[in-house]
Parts: sequence; structure tokens; C-alpha cells
Amino acid sequence: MTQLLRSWVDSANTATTDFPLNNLPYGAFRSTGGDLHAGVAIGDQILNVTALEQAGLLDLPQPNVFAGGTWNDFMALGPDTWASLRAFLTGALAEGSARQADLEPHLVAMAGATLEMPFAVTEFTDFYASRNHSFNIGCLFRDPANALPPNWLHIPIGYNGRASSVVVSGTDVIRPNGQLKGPDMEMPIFAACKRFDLELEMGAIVGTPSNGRVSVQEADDMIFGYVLLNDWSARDIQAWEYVPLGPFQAKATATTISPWIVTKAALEPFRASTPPREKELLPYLAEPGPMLYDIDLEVGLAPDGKAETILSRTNYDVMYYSAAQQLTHHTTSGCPMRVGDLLGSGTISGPEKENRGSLIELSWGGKEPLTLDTGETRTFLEDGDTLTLRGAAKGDGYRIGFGECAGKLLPAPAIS
Ligand SMILES: O=C(O)/C=C/C(=O)CC(=O)CC(=O)O
Ligand SMILES: [Ca+2]
Ligand SMILES: [Mg+2]
Repeated sequence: MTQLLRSWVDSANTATTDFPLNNLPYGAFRSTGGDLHAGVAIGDQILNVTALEQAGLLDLPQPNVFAGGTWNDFMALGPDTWASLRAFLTGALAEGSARQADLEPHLVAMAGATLEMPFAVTEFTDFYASRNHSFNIGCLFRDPANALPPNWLHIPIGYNGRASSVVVSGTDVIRPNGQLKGPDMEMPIFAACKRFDLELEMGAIVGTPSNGRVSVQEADDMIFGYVLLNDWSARDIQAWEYVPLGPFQAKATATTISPWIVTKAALEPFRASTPPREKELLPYLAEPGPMLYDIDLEVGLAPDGKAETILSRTNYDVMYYSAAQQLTHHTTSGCPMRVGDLLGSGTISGPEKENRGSLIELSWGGKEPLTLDTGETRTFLEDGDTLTLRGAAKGDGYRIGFGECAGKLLPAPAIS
């Protein structure tokens, strides 16, 4: 296991920071009202990468890669350029680097910056790949005797979502109105969602485009990095609309991502294998090596103005399919993948109740309310609740953190 790499940025040299020199995640930020800049997180600082490029300090194969303040154009330059920027930053930010004087003027305090979307989402696909989550949802929406669909152990199941609804952490989320029909109602009504939920997920970002089918190894090589992802879900809208084509408006309100892209390179020491196969996979889906990651995850809920309760803790390594397998399956049809495509892992639930990644599972369809540390109860989310996902891979004396993936729920628009 690698150890903490020391930086001349002192705040990066602690066991508690999300952003030691080992991490170097990529984001986008504004300092009070200013332009959008690309940046890399180091301790409690952001190194302004757009400014480094403008100052001629970066060796890139083309000009103005970071002029727009996001990472799409950089991703498009390919894995060799990804590796060389990371090598440059690792060396230049290391303790004792001769580059300190060049870089120091381009540091800004993270506390004074607004974090924005680190990349423009090209398309968004969401999967259904945690065995425990899929079993639980099958019990709650369908039949406990046949909870896991017959295709589930053979295909990474997914649906095409909406890139337009992906937002960065800190963006308020408005409770949706929609078409609802309870089992005892004769006609549906149009009303505010009453069962608004979260989904704890990881998002994988495609950095290399494809045209035609790719192998699992090629798919892994195409992934640039990972974010935390909350796929907000309207369970009552979902239950009525999903037959037969799957979720539509129930999952189109918002999907929140964490602000920092943690690169695959930073996660390399934490690779983990998918669990044993219950049915042999078709050869095109076989993994040549470990392609999940050991990342501890947690979900916190804070009612308006009150203290937070941790609702759930789990780990990304419980997933039955890796992002590489999902990406491979996505290309079997010939579907081209593009730079900036985002793949949701699917809700991450572990085996125990405290490992469940959604409220519909934690409250078992609303039948078993949770008691928060404040004393109040929840089945689903209430207006004013702030939901926060956190995640980190834990090394020897350091952590590779993602920053927070948070959103506050605001009331539904009035229906006229
Ligand atoms: O089983 C269903 O009908 C739908 C399940 C979901 O909620 C879909 C989804 O977003 C997948 C996931 O996040 O795991
Ligand atoms: Ca989802
Ligand atoms: Mg969504």
C-alpha cells in the first residue's frame, strides 16, 4: 500500500484531508463572481490550472485546453496526456519541488471559491447493479418470490437518463410534481411527489470515445475518473409510470454529482474485485482483473437547520458489475460512447439494513420509519432536508476523498 505523499501545501499533509498529493482530483471553480477556471484540489487549496496554462507552465499538445474552465477538452487529449499532467502536478506540488515559487501564486483557498460542474455531461446512463438493492426493489415493487429479474445475473441492466438534469453538489433540488396513482385510486392525479428519495451511487466518466464494441479491458482504459452521484428518485411517480419501459419522469428531476473528478490513476491502489459470479457470464463480460474500488461511502440527512444523521454506510466494492463491464455492455449494440458520458453505477446497497443506499429500502417502502438523531422520523424526504453523500478510499495515513455530494430539497411548484 502506498503512503501519504508530502506536499509543500501543508494542509495536504494530514490523514483527514480528502485531498492529499496522492489524490489530485479535477474540478471547476469561480472566485467571487469571476470566470470559470479549471482547478485541482490540494489540501484546503485549489491550484488554478487555467492560470497555469495561460502562464505557459503546462506542456500540452494544443493551446487553450482549459480556457473554458472544464475538463472535457483535456479528457479528449487521451491517456498519455492524462498521465503526463498528473506526473507534472505530482512533482511540482511535492515537498521540496523547485516549482513551488511558480505555482504558489496560482493557489486559491477552497473556502472562498464556488465549485461548479467539473465537466459538461454528454449523455447519462444509469445502471442497476447492486444485488442487494435490486433484490430489495424487486420485493418492494413486484414479487418477493421473484425479486431479481431473470436477466439480472447475465446483463448489466440500465436505462438512458437525462444529461440535462445532472447538477453539481450544492444545487437545490425542487420536489417534482407528477402523475400518481395509488393502488386504491380509480384515476391518477397530478400532484406533488410524496415519496421523494435518494440513491447512493458512483458515477464513472468516459474520457475516450468509442465506435463499435469494446472489450472490458478497453472499457476500463476509457474511464477517466469517478464522482459520487445521487440519483434523486420519485418513488410514487416511478411505481405508476415504469411499466413497461422503466423509469422516466421519476428520475429526470435531478442527479447530483460531487464537484471533484477523482481520477482512475488516484484510485489505482484501491482496486477490488467483483463478488463471485452466481451464473457464468458470457465471455464478452468477463473481467481480466479487479475493476471495482474499495471506497467507503456514507449518506447523511439533515432536516432544515438541524443536525445531520448518518442514514447508511456501505462500500462500492459490493457491486455485482463494474463500470468497465457496464461500459462494455453499453457498446455491444454499436452505440458510440463520447467524451463526457456519465455512467451511474446503480444504487449501492450492502447486505445489512444499515448498508442500504435509498430510503425506500431503509424504510421498507415507508412501512418502517427511521428515527433521526433529532428525534423526528422519516420514511421519505421532507422539504428542507439536505442530503449529503461522502466517500473515500482509505490508504495508509491518507484518504482519497471525493468532497461532498449535497443537495437541499425545496417544495414542489404550485399546481395551477
Ligand atoms: O426495478 C425497478 O423497477 C427500478 C429500479 C430503479 O429504481 C432503477 C434505478 O435507478 C437503478 C439503480 O439506481 O440501481
Ligand atoms: Ca439510479
Ligand atoms: Mg436522474
